[in-house]
Amino acid sequence: MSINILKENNVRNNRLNANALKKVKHISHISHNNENFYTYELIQSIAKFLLDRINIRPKIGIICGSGMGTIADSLTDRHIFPYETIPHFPVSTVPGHEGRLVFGCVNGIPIMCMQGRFHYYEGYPLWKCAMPIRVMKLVGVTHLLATNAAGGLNPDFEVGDIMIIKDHINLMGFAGNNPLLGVNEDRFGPRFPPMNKAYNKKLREAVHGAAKDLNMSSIVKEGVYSVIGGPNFETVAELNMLRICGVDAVGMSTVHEVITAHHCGMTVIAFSLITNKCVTNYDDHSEAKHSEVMEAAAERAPLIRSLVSKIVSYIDENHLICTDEIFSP
Ligand SMILES: O=P(O)(O)O[C@H]1O[C@H](CO)[C@@H](O)[C@H]1O
Ligand code: HPA
Repeated sequence: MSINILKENNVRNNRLNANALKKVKHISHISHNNENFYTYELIQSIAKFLLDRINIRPKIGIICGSGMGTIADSLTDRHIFPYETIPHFPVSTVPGHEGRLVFGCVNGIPIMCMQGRFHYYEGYPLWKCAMPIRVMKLVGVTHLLATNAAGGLNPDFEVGDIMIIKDHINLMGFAGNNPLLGVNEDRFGPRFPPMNKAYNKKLREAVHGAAKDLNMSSIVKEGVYSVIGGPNFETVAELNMLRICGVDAVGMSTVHEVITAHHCGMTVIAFSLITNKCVTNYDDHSEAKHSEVMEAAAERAPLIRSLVSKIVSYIDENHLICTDEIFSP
C-alpha cells in the first residue's frame, strides 16, 4: 500500500472515530457496569414515546446487520427516529450501522426496523445492547428477523452465501455474560428460559422455500453461529477451536438479541451473510477487515432485500402457525 493511501485511510478513520465520539458525547459514562438496569416501566415509557408518534402497529421486527442498512431504506411510508432522539436509547458507533429506528412497511406489512444494532465491544453491557428487543415486544412485535455479517468457518461456505441460523453457541455466556443478567422481570419471561428452540423451525423451512422461489437455493445454507465479544477478529487457534465445536459462522452480535427475544416469547428467525472466509491456516496471509465485510454486504444487498421481503410476507400470511412454540410471558 502506498504512503498516500495509508494517509488517506488514516484521515478517513480519524473522521469516523470523531463522528462516533460526537454521537456518544452526551453519555457521561459508557461502561460494562450492571447498575441502572432498565425497568419494565422504563421500557414501557420508551414504547409509549414511539407509539405516540407513529400510526402503524408493527408485528414484525427487523435488525439490519453490518452494511445491510438498505433493508431499512427500502421500507415504504417511513417514520425515522435517530437513536439519539429516543429517550434512554444508546447510540450506534460502528460504521455500517446508521443508528436509527425506522418504522415503515414491506409489501404493505408494518415493520419496526433497527438500522444499526448495539454490540458489546462498543462499551455497552449486553442487557443494554438488547434493550430495543424489549421495546419491540411492548410495541407489539411478535416476530423478530435478525440479520448479521459473519465470517464463514465451514469450509463449504463461500463469501456471499447466506446461512440460516439453526442454533448458536453463546461463548460470552460461558463466562457468565448474558443479556438476561440481573433480577428477572417475570412480565417479560421466566428466570430460566429454555433455548433449544430459539430459532423457529417452521420459519427456517419457510426461508428455504423463499430461497427456492428466488432461485437462491445454491447460496442459502444452514448452520451454527457463535458470538465472540470482539472487537478484534479471531486468531487462527480460536477459529480452529470453534470449528471443532461445530461452529459454521462467527460474529460479534445477534445472540444477545435472540436470547432476549425468545425469553419474552417472540418467534425468531435469523440469518448470517458470509462476508469473509475465516483464516484457519497459518500459511494463509489474508486478514479479516471490516471494509471487506461492508463491501460483501453491499454486493448482496438486493438479494437480501428480496429474501427479507419474502420472509415478511410469509410471516404475515402464516404467523398463527407459530403460536404453539411461544410461551407467554
Ligand atoms: O454482526 P453485525 O452487526 O452484522 O457485524 C459484524 O461485522 C462487524 C465486524 O466486521 C462486527 O460487528 C460483526 O458482528
Ligand atoms: N469474525 C467475527 N465477526 C465477523 C466476521 C468474522 O470473521 N466477519 C464479519 N463479522
